[in-house]
Amino acid sequence: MTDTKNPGEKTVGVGQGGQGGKTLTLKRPVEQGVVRQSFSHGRSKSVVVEKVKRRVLGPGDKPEAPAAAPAAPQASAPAAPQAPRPAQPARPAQPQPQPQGGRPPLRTQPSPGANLSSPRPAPQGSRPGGVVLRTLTEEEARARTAALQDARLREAEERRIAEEEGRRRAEREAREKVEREAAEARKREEDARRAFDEEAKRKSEQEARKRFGEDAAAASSAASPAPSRPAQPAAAAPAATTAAAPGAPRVATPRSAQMDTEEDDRRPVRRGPGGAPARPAAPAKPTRPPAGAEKNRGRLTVVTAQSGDDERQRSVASFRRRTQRMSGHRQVETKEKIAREVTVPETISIQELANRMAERAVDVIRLLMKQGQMVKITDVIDADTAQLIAEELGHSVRRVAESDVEEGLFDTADTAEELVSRPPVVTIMGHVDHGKTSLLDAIRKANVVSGEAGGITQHIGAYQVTSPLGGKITFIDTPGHAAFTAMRARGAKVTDIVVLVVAADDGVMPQTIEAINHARAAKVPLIVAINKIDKPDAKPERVRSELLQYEVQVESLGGDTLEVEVSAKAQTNLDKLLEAITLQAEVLDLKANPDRVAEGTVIEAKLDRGRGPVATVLVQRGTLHVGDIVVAGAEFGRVRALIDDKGANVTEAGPSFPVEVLGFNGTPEAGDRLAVVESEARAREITDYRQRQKREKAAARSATVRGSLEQMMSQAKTAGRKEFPLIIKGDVSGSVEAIISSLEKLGTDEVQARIIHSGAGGVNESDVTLAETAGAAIIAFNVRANKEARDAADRAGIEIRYYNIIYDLVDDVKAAMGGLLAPVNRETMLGNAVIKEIFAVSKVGKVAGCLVTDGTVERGQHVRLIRDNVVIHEGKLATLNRFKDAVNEVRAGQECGMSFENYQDMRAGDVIECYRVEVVQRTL
Ligand SMILES: Nc1nc2c(ncn2[C@@H]2O[C@H](COP(=O)(O)OP(=O)(O)OP(=O)(O)O)[C@@H](O)[C@H]2O)c(=O)[nH]1
Repeated sequence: MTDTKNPGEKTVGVGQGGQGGKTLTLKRPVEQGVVRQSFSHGRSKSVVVEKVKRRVLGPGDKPEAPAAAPAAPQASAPAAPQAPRPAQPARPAQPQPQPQGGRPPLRTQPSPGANLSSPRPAPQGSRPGGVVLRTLTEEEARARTAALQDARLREAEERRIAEEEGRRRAEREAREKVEREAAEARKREEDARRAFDEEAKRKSEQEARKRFGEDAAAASSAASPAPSRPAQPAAAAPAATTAAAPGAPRVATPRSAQMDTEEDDRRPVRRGPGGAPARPAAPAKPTRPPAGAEKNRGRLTVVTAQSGDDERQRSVASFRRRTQRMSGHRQVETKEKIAREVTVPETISIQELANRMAERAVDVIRLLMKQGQMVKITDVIDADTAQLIAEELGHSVRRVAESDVEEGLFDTADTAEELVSRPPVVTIMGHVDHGKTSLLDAIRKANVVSGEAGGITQHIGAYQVTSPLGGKITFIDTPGHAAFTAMRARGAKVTDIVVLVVAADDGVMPQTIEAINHARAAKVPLIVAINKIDKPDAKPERVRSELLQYEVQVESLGGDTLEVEVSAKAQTNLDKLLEAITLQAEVLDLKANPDRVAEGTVIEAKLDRGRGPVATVLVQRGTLHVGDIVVAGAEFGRVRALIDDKGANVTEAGPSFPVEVLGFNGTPEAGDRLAVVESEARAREITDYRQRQKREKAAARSATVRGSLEQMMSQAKTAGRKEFPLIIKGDVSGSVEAIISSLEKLGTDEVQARIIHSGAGGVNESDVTLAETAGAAIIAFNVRANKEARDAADRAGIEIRYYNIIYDLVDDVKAAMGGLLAPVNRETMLGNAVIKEIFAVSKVGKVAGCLVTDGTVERGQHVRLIRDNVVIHEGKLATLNRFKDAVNEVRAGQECGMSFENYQDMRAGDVIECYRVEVVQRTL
C-alpha cells in the first residue's frame, strides 16, 4: 500500500497493488487513463494516469496552457513522426527534485528509468494496480514547459531546415537537368555544325574542281556564278556583324542560297533548348549556328563569341588558299617541263647535277633522302645514282667517260675570218757542239744590239726577235731533242720550223740524223744552218751532200729545204737565217685567232723560291690575260702576273708570244698544254681527272714494262692502224739495213712495218723519247741501251728488245704483226673411250662407266659424244674418276667414270672422243 503524504493529494490508493484492490475515492472525481511505460532492455509497463479536475495552483500559474501546447502541433502535423519527442526532453527534468533534501520520492514505485509518457502534469489519485503520479511542482512545471518550448522551437527549426534543403535540392536538380539538356543541345548543335561544314567544304572543293575543269574563259566570265564566290566574304562580313541582332536580315549570296536549297534536307534543325527555331530571321545561312545554341554554349568568351565568324572567315580564306594553290599547281603543270639531255660523268656533285638538269639541288637531295641517302649539296655521287635521279626528274642521261671532262678544252675551231698571221715558232736542233746555244745567243744578242727595246734581263726559255723582213720570230730557247720530243709526247705541236744546226767542219752526225727524224715525224719543215763557216776547215758542200743521204735536199741542190751558211761566233748571215725563217713561215701561212680564250704550251716550268710555281708558256691561240683561270697538265691557277721575255710585266699575251705565268697552284711540266677555263670548278674537275690519270699511268707503267710489243699490237688493232712503228738500232749499218729489208718484206695489205728511225750504235735516250712519241717499239740488234736510255724506257714504259740472231728478230716481229690477225682454235686429239654402263650418282647425276680404248682421257678437256657415228654432244668433261678417286688422266686399257658438264643423256655403247683445244695466233 502506497500512501501519499503530500498534503495536496486527495486520493489514497488502498489495496495490495493487485488489480482487485479497492480504490478509495474522496469525493473529487478523477479522469484517469492507462499509459504504457517503456523501459530499457525491452521492458514495459502500463501506468494508470489520473487527472484531477481541480487543483490548487500557485499564483500566476497556468498549468493548462503548456498542456494544450503540445497537443496543438500534434493535431496540426499528424503525419509528423516526431510526436513523442516532447516527452523526451522532460527526462532530464525528472531527477531535479532529488537534490532538494527532505522531499519525498514522487512515486510509490520509484523507477530510475521511468519515463513519463504523458506530457500532462496532472495530479493523479492512486488506483488499484496502477501508479499514482503526484502533482508537478511549479518549478517542475516551468522546467517542463521550458523544455517543451525548446523542443517545439527545435522541431520547428529542423522542419524549416529540412524544407529549405528540400527546396534547394529540387532547385539544384532542376538546374542540373536544364544544364544537362543544354549541354546535349549544344553537343547536337556542334555535331550538326561540323557535319554541315564538312559538307560545305566538300561541296566547295567539288565546285572548285568543276570550275577548273571548265573552260578558262567561262571561268573568268562575270556572268557565271563562279566569280560571285570571291564576293562571298564581303557578303558574309555584314552578316557576321549583325549576327547578334536577332531577326536582322541576312545577306545571302547566290552561292549560299544555292547551297541552302541544296542542303536543306541535310541541314540539321538548329533549335534552342526551348525547341523554337534559333534564328528564324536567317534561315538561309548554313555556316552560322543558331543564336539559341550559342547561348547555351556555356562559358562565353570573346573567342567563342566570334568563333562562328572566324569559322566562316577561315572557311572562305581556306577556300581562297586552296583555289590559289590549285591554280598555282595548275600553273606549274602548265609550265611545260623541259626534259633535258644531261651529261653525266663518272662522278658528279649534287650541285653540278642539279645545274645540268636545271633543277633545284634541294629536290635532288630530297630524292636521295627518299632512297635513304643523306647527302649535302657538295657531295659527289656516282654516275648510276646520278642517272637514277635525272630519270626520276624526267630527263635523259648521256653517260660520258671520265676523259670527257676535257671535252671542248682544246682545238675548238675558228673561222677563217677570225684568223690573223702570227709569228713562227722556231726550235734549234743539232748534234752536240755544233753550236746550237751559240747560234741562239748570237741571234738574241744581235737583235738586242740592233736596238730591241728593253734588254735581256732574264732567261725565260723562249724569246722573240724581229726579222729583218719585218714581223716577229719566236725562238724556243731549249735546244735539243729533249724539249722537242717531250712536247710532242704530250701532244703539243709547238714548233713551226726546226733549224737544223750542222757544223760545217764536222758534217752530219748521229744526232743530226735523229733531229731529222724527229722533225720528220712531227711533220715540221727544216731549215739547215751550216754553222762554223768561219772555220778554215769548214766544208759546207760536204754537209749538203751528206744530208741528201737522209732525204734532206737543200735548195742549192734543187731541193725545197732552205739552207743558210752561218757563223754564230762571227755572227755571220744571222739576218739571212732570220729571213729564211720568215720566208718559210710565209709558206706555212701561220695564222691564229687572237680574240678568243688562250691556249698554249708550257715550254718549261720551275718552282721559284720567291714567286712560287713559274711556267714559261707559249701562247698559241687566243690571248692570255692576267686574271684568267688556267689549266696546264694536272695543275691549275689564276694568272697573277704575266712577264715577257724581257722581264716586263704585261697584261696580256697573244699568239706565239712567250710569257712567264705566275699564279699556278703547282708546277706543271714542260710540254703540258695550257687552256683557259671558265671557272675554278671546271679547272679543278680537269686537274683532278689528270692527276688520277697520272697516278694510274705510273702504276700501270711499272706493271707492264715488258711485253709492250704485244700491247702495242693490240693498240694498233683497236685503233685500226695498219702500221707497225719500229726503231731499229744495230751494231753496224749493214745489219741494220738487212733487218729493215727483211721487215719490209713481212708487210701485207693488212699490216706494214714502219721504220721510224734506224741507225748504227747503242740505244740512247733520244731513241726512247722518239719511240714514246711515235708509239714505236725499239729493236736492238747486237747493241745495248745505255743507262739513261734504260731509265727513260722504264719511265715511259717502252720496251727495248734485244736480238743477236736476225731470224729470231724477224720471227718475233712477224708474230707481233700477225697479232692483228684473228686467232684460230686448234684441236689436238687426246684419246677415245667407250661407255660400258651408266650409273646414277647422287649430287653428281649420271656417270658413264667407260673403257679408254686409245690415247688418254684428261679431266677438264673437251669431249665429243658420238652415237652411231653421229656427234650428239660437244662439251667438257666435268669429272674423271678411277674407282673412287678423282684422277687427272686415264690411259688406254683402263676403266674410269666420267661425267659431262651440263649433259646427262649418255648411253652404253656411246663413244667419247677427248681432245684439247688451243687458241692459235695466226701468223703472217
Ligand atoms: N768557230 C766557231 N765556233 C763556234 C761557232 N759556234 C759555236 N762554236 C763553238 O762550238 C762550241 C760548242 O758550241 P755550243 O753552242 O755550246 O754548241 P751546242 O750545240 O750548244 O752544244 P751542246 O749544248 O753541248 O749541245 C763552243 O765552243 C762554241 O764556241 C761558230 O760559228 N764558229
